[in-house]
Amino acid sequence: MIIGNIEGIRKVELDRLESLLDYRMEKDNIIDEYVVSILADITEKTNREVSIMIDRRGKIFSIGIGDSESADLPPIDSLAKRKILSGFRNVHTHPSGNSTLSELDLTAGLNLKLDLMMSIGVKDGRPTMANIAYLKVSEDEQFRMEEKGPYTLEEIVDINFSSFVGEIEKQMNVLQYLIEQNVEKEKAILVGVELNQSQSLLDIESSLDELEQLAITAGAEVIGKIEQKRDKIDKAFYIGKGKLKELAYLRQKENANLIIFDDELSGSQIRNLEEVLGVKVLDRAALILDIFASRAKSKEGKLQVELAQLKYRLPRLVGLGTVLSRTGGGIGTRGPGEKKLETDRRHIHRQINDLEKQLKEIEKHRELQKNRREKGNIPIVSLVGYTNAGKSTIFNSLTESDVMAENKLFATLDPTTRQLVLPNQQKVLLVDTVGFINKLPHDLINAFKSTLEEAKYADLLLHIVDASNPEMGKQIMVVKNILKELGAGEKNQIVVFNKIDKQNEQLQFTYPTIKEEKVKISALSKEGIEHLLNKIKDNIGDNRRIVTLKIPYDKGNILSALHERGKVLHEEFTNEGTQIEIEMDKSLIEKYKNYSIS
Ligand SMILES: Nc1nc2c(ncn2[C@@H]2O[C@H](COP(=O)(O)OP(=O)(O)OP(=O)(O)O)[C@@H](O)[C@H]2O)c(=O)[nH]1
Ligand SMILES: [Mg+2]
Repeated sequence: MIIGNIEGIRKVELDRLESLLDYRMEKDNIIDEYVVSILADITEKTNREVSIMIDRRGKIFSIGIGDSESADLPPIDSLAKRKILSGFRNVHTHPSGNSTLSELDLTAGLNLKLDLMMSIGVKDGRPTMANIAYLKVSEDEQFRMEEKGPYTLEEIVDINFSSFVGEIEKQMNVLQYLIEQNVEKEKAILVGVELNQSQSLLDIESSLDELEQLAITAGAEVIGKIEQKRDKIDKAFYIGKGKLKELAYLRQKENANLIIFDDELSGSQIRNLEEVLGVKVLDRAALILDIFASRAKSKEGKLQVELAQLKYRLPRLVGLGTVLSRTGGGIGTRGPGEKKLETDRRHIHRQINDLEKQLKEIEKHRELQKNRREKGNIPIVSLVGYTNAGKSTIFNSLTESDVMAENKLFATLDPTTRQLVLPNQQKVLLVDTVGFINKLPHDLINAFKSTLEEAKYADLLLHIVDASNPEMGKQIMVVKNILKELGAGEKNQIVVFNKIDKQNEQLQFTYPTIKEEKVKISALSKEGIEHLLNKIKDNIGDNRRIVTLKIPYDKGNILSALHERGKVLHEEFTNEGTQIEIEMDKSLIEKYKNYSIS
């Protein structure tokens, strides 16, 4: 395949160029005259750069066509596997006739650790001179590109390539150890598309800012953002051709090795993009999964992440792992259990089944705990909210615990429960939970359902909002939508605006209007905490009622269930059955309303 701008090039020329993929040169030659003649000819006819990658066996591995100034570098694989040089050299033409290597050529050679970078000037369909550049270790033990030339083509053909490359590698061996030590951050470019009829809550800039936070949390360095407005997404590449070119250029110029899209990509989009860009392409879902994978601590959390990852991979098998196969490690390849993520469909199905079974077991166990809690009849208060809103900080300050709270997204994955004593001495269980985010991947919601559903069993939700975030109104909507999806949308809720200590003259908060009870606090300065405790007390009380029921004598099981689930205040035996006065949850009262006599 030829990558790049092939528009307007005649088929016969493309065919001739493509035939090079079946051609093999002498392995000791940098280049031979036959290949040069074809490159020069096509360059002349199209007035564009033609660029090829050649491997150590003399085989032409890939071909790219650019414009008159530059060409996207054709992709090469197995880059990550080699430690010293990539094992590929690039030869490209300059339609200007001048063979001097450009800055971009030199940085690309350096960054891709090419065996050699060579440019050939082309004039009137004939090669003029050639320049070469290769890696050299400088005095300060850094790599840089050494440029040589111009040479005539005869001089180039005379060079014995195998011994030439051998020399470079010998020199570099010394530094190999240092390179291995130096684990670099992945350099990422973020890409977002805003559809003209978008349903999305966050606008594109905020969404990309959030994606940046996610990328940083995953350990990447964000070096660029690209956005596009479109009517609909491009089936093959998600973004339009022009944007793709812009992205490829930025990628090459900044030497990014990771592209992250803000929306879910299909398997074939990932494959197409990786093929053109030559680097790893992820989407927001994969990034979030990766963060979850590196955060999961409990057995259940790990199993859930693994399940979500497999479910994400299954429909994308065609796309994942084609170019620069993910053997290189880094973001998007991490998973619990250190297991290499499988690529075989049947095997994945089996693993999914297996994981689901294991998770069911754990869930059953939790179900038991839940029943026991209900028996103890202690009300449950769950902290929910957008990631980084301050849930864990509030949890810690209310219960004097030390759950990890940090300025990272998804710091908490596993729910933690502690007892909390309210000002009226009533005991409740406080649960800290995993945070929500816009565009939370569906596979993740499904895999984490049992964890997320903690909210469903709560008597009261404390919906924590980061009031210092300019997007708080939208974040509230996102949380409400997810709660609804989890079947907890109608729960008794207090909205807690947190971080009010950040409010000052510069930073004024604009609170959205909401119908729920609200409290403003600072978990850091503890302002408003007392007020919050009182609000919890009032709202928990709200949920319980005292009723009088009469249970027929043949319904002994119901009577004992009531004893378990509520607080019996008075019990008396009448002709028709046992009459009890009982304090219990509103939802239960509904259930037993047939026996009610009050
Ligand atoms: N200024 C200020 N910062 C706060 C306050 N509460 C929390 N933070 C900070 O906000 C960041 C996130 O807090 P966490 O408690 O980890 O947030 P979380 O909601 O548990 O986040 P996830 O577990 O990632 O969903 C931390 O850096 C906290 O120190 C507050 O009242 N004021
Ligand atoms: Mg937390």
